[in-house]
Amino acid sequence: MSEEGSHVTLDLLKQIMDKFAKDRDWEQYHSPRNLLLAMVGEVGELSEIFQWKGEVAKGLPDWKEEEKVHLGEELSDVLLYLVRLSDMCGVDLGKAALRKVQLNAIKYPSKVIKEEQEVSTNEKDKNGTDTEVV
Ligand SMILES: Nc1ccn([C@H]2C[C@H](O)[C@@H](COP(=O)(O)OP(=O)(O)OP(=O)(O)O)O2)c(=O)n1
Repeated sequence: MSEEGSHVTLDLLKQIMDKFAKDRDWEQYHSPRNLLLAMVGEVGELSEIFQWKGEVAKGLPDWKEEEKVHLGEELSDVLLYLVRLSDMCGVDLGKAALRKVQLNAIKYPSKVIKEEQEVSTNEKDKNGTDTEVV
């Protein structure tokens, strides 16, 4: 099992969480509802790190190393519970996320795509394709 961050997949995390629960006989507690509540609790812990800080610069240049380590822990707790929750709901999270990304792109077209569509519409208008009267 690779421990390198850049090689971590959702599937690997899913397997690790499955083994973690099995080894402790905690599968009985990992119901969808319990996992959702646990995840929301961890989102609360994550929020506490940012609470009262005011706006924070990207990359967190002013944060101490230990604060960043703590942040990584809370982000991980949220991710791990999300992965486990998805698994216990029978949802393929990677597949669902890729589909959602595609839906987002259709709902919110990029500037480049909008410009291309405008050019294409103008071309059609010039050629009379869309304005043809029968
Ligand atoms: N029933 C449980 C309990 C814990 N975990 C795992 C998933 C999380 O990554 C982490 C959460 O552990 P804690 O509940 O101890 O939460 P924290 O690590 O945030 O500790 P604390 O709340 O004391 O800061 O452990 C789990 O899978 N199932």
